[in-house]
Order: sequence, then structure tokens, then C-alpha cells
Amino acid sequence: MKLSQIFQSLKARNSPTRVTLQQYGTLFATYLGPQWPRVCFMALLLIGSIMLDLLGPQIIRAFIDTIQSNRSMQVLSIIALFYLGVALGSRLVAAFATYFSEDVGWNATNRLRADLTRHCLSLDRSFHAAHTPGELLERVDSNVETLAYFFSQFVIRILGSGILMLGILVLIACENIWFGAILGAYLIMSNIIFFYVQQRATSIYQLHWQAEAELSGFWGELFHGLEDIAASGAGRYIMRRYFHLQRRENSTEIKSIVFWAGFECTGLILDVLSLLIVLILSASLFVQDMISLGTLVLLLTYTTQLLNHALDIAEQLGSLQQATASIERINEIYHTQSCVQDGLGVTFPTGALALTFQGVSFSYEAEQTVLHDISFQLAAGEVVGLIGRTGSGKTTLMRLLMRFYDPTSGSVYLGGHDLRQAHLDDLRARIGLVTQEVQLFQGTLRDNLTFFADTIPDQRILEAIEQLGMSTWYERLPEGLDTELSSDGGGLSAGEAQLLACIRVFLQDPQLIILDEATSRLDPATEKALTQATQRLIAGRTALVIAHRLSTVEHVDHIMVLDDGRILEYNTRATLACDPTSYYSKLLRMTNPKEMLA
Ligand SMILES: Nc1ncnc2c1ncn2[C@@H]1O[C@H](COP(=O)(O)OP(=O)(O)OP(=O)(O)O)[C@@H](O)[C@H]1O
Repeated sequence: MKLSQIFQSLKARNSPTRVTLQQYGTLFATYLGPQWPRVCFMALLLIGSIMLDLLGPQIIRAFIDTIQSNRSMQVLSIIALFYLGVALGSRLVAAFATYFSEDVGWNATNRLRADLTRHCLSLDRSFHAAHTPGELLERVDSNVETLAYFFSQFVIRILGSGILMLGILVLIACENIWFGAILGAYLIMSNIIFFYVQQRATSIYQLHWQAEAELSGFWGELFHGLEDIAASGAGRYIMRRYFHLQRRENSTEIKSIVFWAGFECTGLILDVLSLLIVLILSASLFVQDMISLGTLVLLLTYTTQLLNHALDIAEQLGSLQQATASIERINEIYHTQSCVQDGLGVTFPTGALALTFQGVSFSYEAEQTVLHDISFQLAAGEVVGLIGRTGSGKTTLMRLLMRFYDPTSGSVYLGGHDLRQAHLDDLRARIGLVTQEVQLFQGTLRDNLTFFADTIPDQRILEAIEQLGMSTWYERLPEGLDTELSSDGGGLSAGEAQLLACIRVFLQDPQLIILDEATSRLDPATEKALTQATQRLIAGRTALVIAHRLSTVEHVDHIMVLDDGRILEYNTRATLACDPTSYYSKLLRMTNPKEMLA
């Protein structure tokens, strides 16, 4: 079963704030199931370590009773050596068990993290607009990390402590049935108290993590926009917001720490009380000659072990609460279904693809329509230049074509197929997108051009650079394809980043190109290189060029002028240029057309 199905079943059966035993079971089965040989080996080690732990107090009893009876040094030395062996063996086995449990836990959470990342990638833009990168990082990383502890420690320690406690209770009951019965009743009662106290913990942890996520989101935004913040002098506002978020994070953290301290304190009080009962009981049995001194020590040692493990179980139940809070936060993401559903798949024609928008309207939010009844056709291999003031809907049109969103009404057809019928991956592989904000990654130029795919040979990259007429630009790079770039732009200007994006798209060899021209001022050499590269890139392909300069649309077949989400005019460039009443021809006659393009 896929993780999304598990989490969707959580939603279907329960409110999002409840995770049932069966659902924990499904989670374990999905992520621990494939590692069953390791889990079995871990369980064997666990049982071995428990048996050795139970053996220790029996050897001490034998030692004390031997001192009291025959006092043979030889027997005492053998018992002492045996005890040493058992103690060492127990530690060794416990260390192996811990190693395997960690390994199993991390494997499980790595798979969970990968599934979650894949799911986040499949979600549409409205989801990503509503969640900051920092918040998602918190969920995909920190919340999943909590589950690593849960997967590894919870299994080994709850199971281990549970079995050990049962073993100790049986052994104590064999010595004295009343002793065993009283301790058993006490343990059940104390665990019930702990369980109810911890029920409250989930909401406290969730509030804390939400505050942490918001703080992480803030850091993400801050580091992303450092330049703008410094330039606009927004430092004081940023610090105010930081203090506000930090205060919230601190207060929720203090609440969870206080809760945890209160919980540990309750455990300690219950411990002291139970030890008192045991001391009185065992002393009275010893005074009445009902048990030997060795048995007295045995009972006390077992009781201490029992209480330690009871506290351990209570703590593990605490980790269960943390894990539950994590599962619920991860669960929330899994509930989010992408508004853009994958299509069944179509067979696109080869070569350039025809494009049709038919009565397309779109709104990001219910009450605000951004595109109104957009209809136009572009034959295969034709290029349309899209112009319009800022906010007129150019980028939105591009987003619909990439299926980042679906139209509210109407349809978009590519190569004769409704976009909603195509597989998303297939569709996006056929469209090359060069945006204003080119995302670079920490790595070499080669990595950035190939998206870290080592199947593309250098020769092909160099050919692409040459075919796009960018050899002069490339030769200026200090270390060629090995030039290191960083994710924040790495010293590349906006124009150079677009040059890089052109090579990326050229390597992808798409059937339709969307080009959102850089608005920033480019130096003449880069502008010339970029114009040449884009012209070569779109040659023989259908293309939609969002233009911020009239020179960009000098060679296009059609011009579309968008105004407030409506097509103001759409015709061949030649027709519009010859029509003195057209918006485009007015732009051509203007001395500073940028004003009307901004
Ligand atoms: N994610 C979003 N959520 C809500 N509204 C949005 C979103 N993105 C854009 N808009 C709104 O949609 C309208 C069209 O925006 P769009 O970005 O498509 O315009 P544009 O012509 O590309 O502008 P620019 O030239 O400045 O990039 C604007 O009113 C904008 O505020």
C-alpha cells in the first residue's frame, strides 16, 4: 500500500487528530515490513539481552546465599566470573540491538521522507503558495526525524521493557505470589495514570511544532530575499516579526518542557512510593524467615529493574505522543490532494505542437477572475509574442499551459489533446520553460545544465552551447563546464542565468517553448547573446514569448496583447503593425514603449 493511501485512509476513518492502533500497525507494516529479516534479528538480540538481564539478579542471589552457607571461595569465584560474563554479554548484545534498531529506524524514515518529498512535488502550486518552504522543511525533515526515533526506539524499548517486566513479574511471583500480585497491580495502575496524563501532550507538541515551522518558514523567506530586504530597509520590520515568532516558539517550547518535567516528576513520586512499599514488604518477609538474604536482594534488584523499565515504558508512551503529533502533521500534507490530477495519457504528435486556448477563464481565489474567456489558436511551429501591462495575466497563461493550475472553465489543447488527458510528466517534458527567475543549484555548470544527470555527455552540452551561439559566453567562464555555481545565482547576471536556462531547455529538446523574457537591464553583450540563443532555441518549435521589450517580438508570427486578463488584440504581427489603431502599432510609434509594457 502506498503511503498516500495509508494517510488517506487515516482521514477517511478518523478525524485528522486521531491515529488508531490499526493505523500505527499499518505504518509499521509499510515501513518496517520490507526490512523483516533485520527486524527479526533485532528481536532475537532483544530477547537475548532480556534473558541476560533477568539472569543477573539470580547470580547475585546465588552468590549471597553461598556466602551464608558453605563460604567456598572456589564456588564464589566461579559465580563472580559467571556474573561478569553475563553482565558483559548483556551489554554487548544490547549494543548490537541498539545498532540494528537505529538502522531499521533510519531506513524506515528515509523511505517515509522520500515518499513525502515525492508527494510534495506532485502537489500543485496553490499548495506551495500556502506553505512556506521552511514550513515544509520542518515537516519533511523534523517531523519525520521524530518518527525515526519512534520506529527504532519505540519498538525495541517498549517491546524490550514490556517483555522484561513480564519476566520479572513471573520470577517475583514464583518467589512470593503476593509480592508479585501487589507489584503487578501497582504497575498497571501507574501506567494507566501516565497514559491519561500523556493524552494531553499531543496538542502541546503540535502547537510547539507549528511555531517552529513558522519560524523556519520565516528564515526561509528571510534568506531568500536578503538582497531585497537590505535594499528596501525592511530590517526593522523583519526583526519585529522575528521577535514575535521567536516569542511564540519559546512560549510553546516552555509549555512542552514544563509538561515533560511534570510528567517525569510524577514518575519519580510513583517510583519512590512503590520502592517504599517493596522495602516494607520484603523486610517483613525476611524478618519472618520466609525468604533468605539472597532472595531479599534478588527481590529488591528485580523491583528496581521493574520500576526503571516501567518509567522507560511511560517515557516511550511520551515518545508515542510526539510520534502521534508528527504523524498528524505529516498526515495533513497527505490529506492535501493536488487540484491538478494526472491524466490517463495521450500520444502527442512528433515535431512542433499546435496550441489552442478555448474559452479559458481562471481565478486563483474564488471571487477574483484573473483570466476571462481567453481563446486563440497557434499552429504548429508558430511563435506568439505576449505583451501587456504587469498583472495582465501573462504569467498565469503560462502556468495554465504548464498545468501548474487547471482553468476554472474552458480548455487548453496541445497537439490536439486536452492538457488534462495527458500524463503530467509527459506533458511537461514536451514543454520547455525559460522563466525570469532561473533556479540554480549548488553544483557545477554541468550539473546545473543537466540537472545532475550523468547520462548527458559533455560533447552534447558543448554542441548545444555552440548551436545556441553561446560559445563566446562559454569561453569566458573560468573552468568551463566545471565552473562552480551556487543556488543564489553564483555571480551570474539575470541574463546569464537565462542563457543557462536556454541550454537546459535545448538539451531537453521540447516541442513547445515558453519564454518569459528577463525584465532586468542586460548588458549589450549578454542581451545580444540571449536574443540569438532564444531565436535559435525557438526555431522550428511552437513558442509563446512573454515580452518586456518590443525588440523581442520583432520576429514573431503573432502578437497577443493582454489587458486585465482579457485579450485586447490578437493577430499576425504584420497585420497589427500595419493597423494604425492597434495597441501594438501605438507601441511601435512610442519613443518609450516600456511604460506601456510595465
Ligand atoms: N499565486 C497567486 N495567487 C493569487 N493571485 C495571483 C497569484 N499569482 C498572480 N496573481 C494575480 O493574478 C493577476 C495576474 O498575474 P500575472 O502574474 O499572471 O500577471 P503578469 O501579466 O504575468 O504580470 P508581470 O508582468 O508583472 O509578471 C494579478 O492580479 C496577480 O495579482
